Formats: sequence, C-alpha cells, structure tokens
Amino acid sequence: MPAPAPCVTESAPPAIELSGLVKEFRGRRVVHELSLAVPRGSLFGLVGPNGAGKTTTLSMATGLLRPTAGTARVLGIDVWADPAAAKAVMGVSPDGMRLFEQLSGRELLRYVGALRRMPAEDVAARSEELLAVLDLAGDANTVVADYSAGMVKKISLAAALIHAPRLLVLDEPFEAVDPVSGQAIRTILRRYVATGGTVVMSSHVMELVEGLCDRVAVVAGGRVLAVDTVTALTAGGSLHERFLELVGAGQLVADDGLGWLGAAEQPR
Ligand SMILES: Nc1ncnc2c1ncn2[C@@H]1O[C@H](COP(=O)(O)OP(=O)(O)OP(=O)(O)O)[C@@H](O)[C@H]1O
Repeated sequence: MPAPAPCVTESAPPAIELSGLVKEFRGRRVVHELSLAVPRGSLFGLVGPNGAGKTTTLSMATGLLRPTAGTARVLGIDVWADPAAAKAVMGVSPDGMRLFEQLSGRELLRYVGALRRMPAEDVAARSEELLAVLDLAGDANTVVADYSAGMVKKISLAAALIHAPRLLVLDEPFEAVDPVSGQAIRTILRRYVATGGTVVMSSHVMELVEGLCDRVAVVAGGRVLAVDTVTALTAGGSLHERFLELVGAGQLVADDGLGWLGAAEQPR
C-alpha cells in the first residue's frame, strides 16, 4: 500500500483547521460558525444525526463547497485561497459524488493517477494493489456504472488513496460495504495513520467510530456539541449513549407515538 509522506513535527499546523465556518443555502443557515481542529496523525470521527451538517462541513473543508463565511485550512494551506495546493495533499471520498461511471474501476484509478501526474508504472502497480485489497480485482474491468453501492464506496476510497496523500477525508466510507471489505478498510486506515497519515471520516455507526477512531466530534444543527478523544468522551459509557445524551432524546419516538402502526385489526 502507498504510505503517506511523513510530515509530523511538533509545531506543524493541524491536519484540518476550520474557523468560523458558515454555510447558508438560499438564506437558510445550516452550518453556524463552526470551528474544529483535527490534529495530525489522528483517526478522527465526525458523527451527528441526519442533516447535522457533516457532509456540508466536509465539503467546505475539502474545496467542494464554498463557505458563506469562515476559513478552512488543511495542513496549513488555505483551501479556498489555494485550492490546487490543498487538493494535492488530500485524498477525498465524498458522499454521493458522481464518478466517471463509464470507466471501469481499473480505468478510473489510472485516470485519477494521471490527473495527479503520477508516473504510469506507479499508478498501475498501486491500482492493482488497491483493487486486490479492496476485493475489486474480479470487477476491475467492469464499468463503475454497473458497480453496487458498496463497490462504488471502495473504488472511491481507492481513488482517494492512490497518490498517497497526507490527509484522507472520507464521507461515510463504510456505508454499504460488506464486513470483509469493512475489515480490510479498517486495516488500511489504521496502517495509514500509523505511517503518518491523518483520517477524518464521518459515520453513523457509533460502534465503528468508537472502535476505530481516536478522536471524535459530535455535530448537530450545524454546530459542534463536543470534541475530544474517544476515551475521554465515552468515559463511563459508550459513544452511542454519549451521542444520545448530547443530541437529545427529542428525536426518539415517544412511547405513545405511531400508535396506529401495529397489529391492530384493519378496517374491512
Ligand atoms: N444543496 C443544498 N441545498 C439546500 N440545502 C442543503 C443542501 N445540502 C444540504 N442542505 C441542508 O443542509 C443541512 C445539512 O445537510 P448535510 O447533508 O450536511 O447533513 P449530514 O449531517 O451530512 O446528514 P446525513 O447524516 O443525513 O448525511 C440539511 O438540513 C440539508 O437539508
């Protein structure tokens, strides 16, 4: 697997530094002056309920969505002032981003490698290795349009990794991925961080974040409710419990809610 270039120094700026990020869609504010620092070398989880602003925040942090206000820096580079430099040090797997679907998985990786101006022989070797570890070798010549949702997630991760970036930003990387591939991805991410990389990933699966990540931020309503090490945040409980405490039980169905949804006799 390609290892990220080592870059860790005491005084180095954080892997991601978001300051006062705001996003408004047609006047509706969905991210509210959000500030967050992700230390280098972390495996950082971003969790929050549906509509919390995770994808919007990650999109602003990676140069995919222009903030209404605020700044985003990756490894010290201002994403919106110097997007080319910022994108060169990042690998991004956005949620729902359309890939070049008429290319096969192998062609897509070669294309991404060429866009990254990598030597063709490196791209070829890394592509085959990534396809193998992600269990896509048998479908390497299938067009991405014919991939399942889980296969699309995996080829998108491979495309994000191919240039051995120093920072990986992954929106729901495990969604729709089978357990065997999930295990392979966990191993890849742990090894990547152990060799100097930083991962920021969003997920809805608390157990996954608790078992994999070392730091976590809980986001709701476009604001950071808590950010800490997983150990500190879950002290005395699980991330699942802590998440429900932080986000509130307002989203839960009241005991007497949906009373009509049951095995009651249906009217004839
Ligand atoms: N292009 C858009 N136009 C208008 N509103 C948007 C747009 N994209 C996102 N939103 C709104 O911004 C809010 C945050 O959405 P976002 O997709 O960032 O949440 P999320 O935390 O990633 O949710 P999920 O866990 O469901 O994927 C939601 O209220 C959503 O409706």
